Amino acid sequence: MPELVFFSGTMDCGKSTLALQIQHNRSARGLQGMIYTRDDRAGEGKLSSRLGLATEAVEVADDLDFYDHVVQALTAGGRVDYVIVDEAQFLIPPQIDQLARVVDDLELDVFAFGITTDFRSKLFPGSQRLVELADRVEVLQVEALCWCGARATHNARTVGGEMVVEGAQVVVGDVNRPESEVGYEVLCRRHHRRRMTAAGERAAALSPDVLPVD
Ligand SMILES: Nc1ncnc2c1ncn2[C@@H]1O[C@H](COP(=O)(O)OP(=O)(O)O)[C@@H](O)[C@H]1O
Ligand SMILES: Cc1cn([C@H]2C[C@H](O)[C@@H](COP(=O)(O)O)O2)c(=O)[nH]c1=O
Repeated sequence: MPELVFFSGTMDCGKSTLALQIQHNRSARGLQGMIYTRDDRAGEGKLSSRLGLATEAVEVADDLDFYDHVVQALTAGGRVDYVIVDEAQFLIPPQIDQLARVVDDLELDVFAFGITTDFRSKLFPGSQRLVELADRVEVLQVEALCWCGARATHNARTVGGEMVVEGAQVVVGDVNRPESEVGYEVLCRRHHRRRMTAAGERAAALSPDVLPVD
């Protein structure tokens, strides 16, 4: 039975790597997939992983209708055995409905990869719709870790190493950027709630004790 599967997790937990592995394993068996992404850090029309692998992909904009796009590929004589969509959090909700239609009406597996929540721990609209419609939501096995060693469950946006909570929902960026740049850091809920980043923790550890110690 074909499925709409949402592979979800924090930033930097291996979603794009898994997307590339699924694509590799299926193409090694002669299957052909349609690969889509939106606003990958590596640039337009790329699906890239931090492990250094990348593949060509169709760059999605708001006006792309997934169902029509796959039907067009099939009617032009192309072969489509499955669909992969990376950075699915950036899709608009109607596009998730289109993906569900690809599964139900065209009987193709659709594998969507994305982060669930933004830097304010609010659902992205695309991810919300995926949680609503997916046959399965899979949390990735490799856990990204907070600086304290706990499992990272939340994404923080950082400016100068400090966590910020104001700003646009979408700002393409990466983890492990120099502190001077806008970047991201994955945190456990406890430290996301307290807005405690690795840089904040280092600064606190270095600050002199307030009370004199004999
Ligand atoms: N130099 C490295 N050596 C081994 N693994 C790495 C290295 N750099 C990144 N990774 C792995 O790649 C993962 C990030 O993969 P990626 O697919 O880009 O993540 P996502 O798409 O979820 O943001 C990291 O969690 C880590 O496991
Ligand atoms: C938390 C958060 C992230 N983003 C952006 C930053 C990256 O470009 C992508 C996530 O990519 P990854 O492959 O999962 O690392 O999303 C954003 O725009 N807004 C946010 O709040």
